[in-house]
Amino acid sequence: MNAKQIITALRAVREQKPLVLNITNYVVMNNSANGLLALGASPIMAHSRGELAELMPLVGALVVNIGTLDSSWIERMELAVALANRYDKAVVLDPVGCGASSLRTDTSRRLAEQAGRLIIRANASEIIALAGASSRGKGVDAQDGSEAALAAGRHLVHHYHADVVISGETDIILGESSEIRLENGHSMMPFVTGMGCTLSALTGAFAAVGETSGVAAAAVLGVAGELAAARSPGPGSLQLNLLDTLYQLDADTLEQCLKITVNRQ
Ligand SMILES: Nc1ncnc2c1ncn2[C@@H]1O[C@H](COP(=O)(O)OP(=O)(O)OP(=O)(O)O)[C@@H](O)[C@H]1O
Ligand SMILES: Cc1ncsc1CCO
Ligand SMILES: [Mg+2]
Repeated sequence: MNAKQIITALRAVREQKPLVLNITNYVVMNNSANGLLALGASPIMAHSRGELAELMPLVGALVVNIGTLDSSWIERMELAVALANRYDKAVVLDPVGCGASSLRTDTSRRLAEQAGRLIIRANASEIIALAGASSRGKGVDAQDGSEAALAAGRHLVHHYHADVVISGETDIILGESSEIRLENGHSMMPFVTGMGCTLSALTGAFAAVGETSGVAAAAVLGVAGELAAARSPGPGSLQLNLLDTLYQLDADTLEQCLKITVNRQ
């Protein structure tokens, strides 16, 4: 994955405007839907047993985010993943707070086991916990750096046959034989709730146009976040400016700002 391929993928999202089905948490539904719209994709938030079977054939990808989990959500998530498998749709799993409670850890592992075409997007502490090691996460917030989650991330790639995005100050994106680092983003971004959830939603939009590595979404959100933060005095305006920046982001700016290192292709 290089800058040109990322730009091509962004163009594909804007042209195709893929429909992305999100089962996500109450905190971020609005941010995630707006993030997808600003990118150029088309969000639908749905979790009713009565409509998932009808919707799944129509969507480009499924995003499952366990942020505000309970038993009825778990049942819908399992149904949605089964349907995604039936229709050969990619599933982006955001295991929010994995490690904070056994409900979150066990559910994340079950969903990851179940999904056929899987991309896992999580912060370092969640990645470490999902892989079975003890992490230092505090609720939904990471306390570990991305490099500390590298071995865990590699384990997830092989165990679940997944692409894995470890997000944070450095985003590390792992595939079967690839390792890519992105140094974009801004230290103000973790002060806005659901930046990672937005990243997972955008990952779904890119997967829907065939970019299933997770790299393009992390690149676009990192660059847009960095540019937006530069003109935001605090997290409130950052949240709004991020949407404007995503909407306006052009190929030249993306290429100029991108800080990507491909360690293994
Ligand atoms: N310290 C940082 N410096 C630069 N960029 C950052 C930093 N922390 C996060 N980011 C940016 O924010 C994005 C979201 O990642 P983060 O790891 O914060 O998600 P998260 O912990 O899952 O968040 P949430 O659970 O609130 O959705 C990253 O891909 C990166 O672009
Ligand atoms: C704060 C919070 N709690 C559950 S989900 C969520 C949004 C960020 O992941
Ligand atoms: Mg998160």
